[in-house]
Amino acid sequence: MAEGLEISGLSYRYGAKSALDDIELSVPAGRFCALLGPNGAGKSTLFALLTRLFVARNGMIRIAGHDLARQPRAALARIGVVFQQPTLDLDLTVRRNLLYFAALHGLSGRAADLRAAEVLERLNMAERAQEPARNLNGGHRRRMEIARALIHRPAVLLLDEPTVGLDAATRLAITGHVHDLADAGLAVLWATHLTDEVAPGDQLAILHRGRICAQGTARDLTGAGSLQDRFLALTEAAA
Ligand SMILES: Nc1ncnc2c1ncn2[C@@H]1O[C@H](COP(=O)(O)OP(=O)(O)OP(=O)(O)O)[C@@H](O)[C@H]1O
Repeated sequence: MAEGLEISGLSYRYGAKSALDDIELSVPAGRFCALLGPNGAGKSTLFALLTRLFVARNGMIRIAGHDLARQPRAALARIGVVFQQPTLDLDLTVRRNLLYFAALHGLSGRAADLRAAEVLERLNMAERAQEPARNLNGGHRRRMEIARALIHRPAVLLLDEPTVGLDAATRLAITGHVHDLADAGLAVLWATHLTDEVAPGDQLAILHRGRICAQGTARDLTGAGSLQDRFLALTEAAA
């Protein structure tokens, strides 16, 4: 588990309002974990805690074996993040956007160039490297953000509803790319409210009102019916 993500006993409140309650979740290296929750379930709060935008008073987060509270620099160095809102500089080329991020992680010169080319290749984006980001469609912009999140060779990749606003074919392509990254050894945590982005073999955690109300492989949690029915039953019954 040292290379993956471990969360235990994690809780968070906004004043009197509990947003996360005693979260236990482990994503080993090489696994794609879908964090499925309706709006307001607490997904963004969890991501804010994982990226240290907020600091939790209770619970433990370990990233690639590093305790986020005690070794924040080492832990954050091993995490790649794709936020819900795009954060690209549209006036810069794809390559420049990546090199800028590489510099933030201490990579420069030929090493940064090579790494930028490598991650773009991995996302099938190599031929777009010299184009301004503005020229890319929504799907390619997202792929570029995923490539950028890999620039410093993270062990854990977090994606917060990364397919918002994309059409069905593009969503499928992006989920496929990220499953490939998990197969290649990354621990992936993919937050979504869309059940069709979850594959039967994925690890799945269903978050509702700040609690994980079901956890296991998607196949096991779904049972005989559809995941959509199961998800609605779990989240509506408790609503
Ligand atoms: N700054 C805040 N102050 C008070 N309550 C908040 C604040 N931010 C979020 N909340 C509440 O905490 C709960 C969890 O919110 P959060 O944004 O983490 O959910 P989410 O699953 O990411 O939802 P969405 O998919 O809509 O972004 C919600 O009930 C929300 O209203």
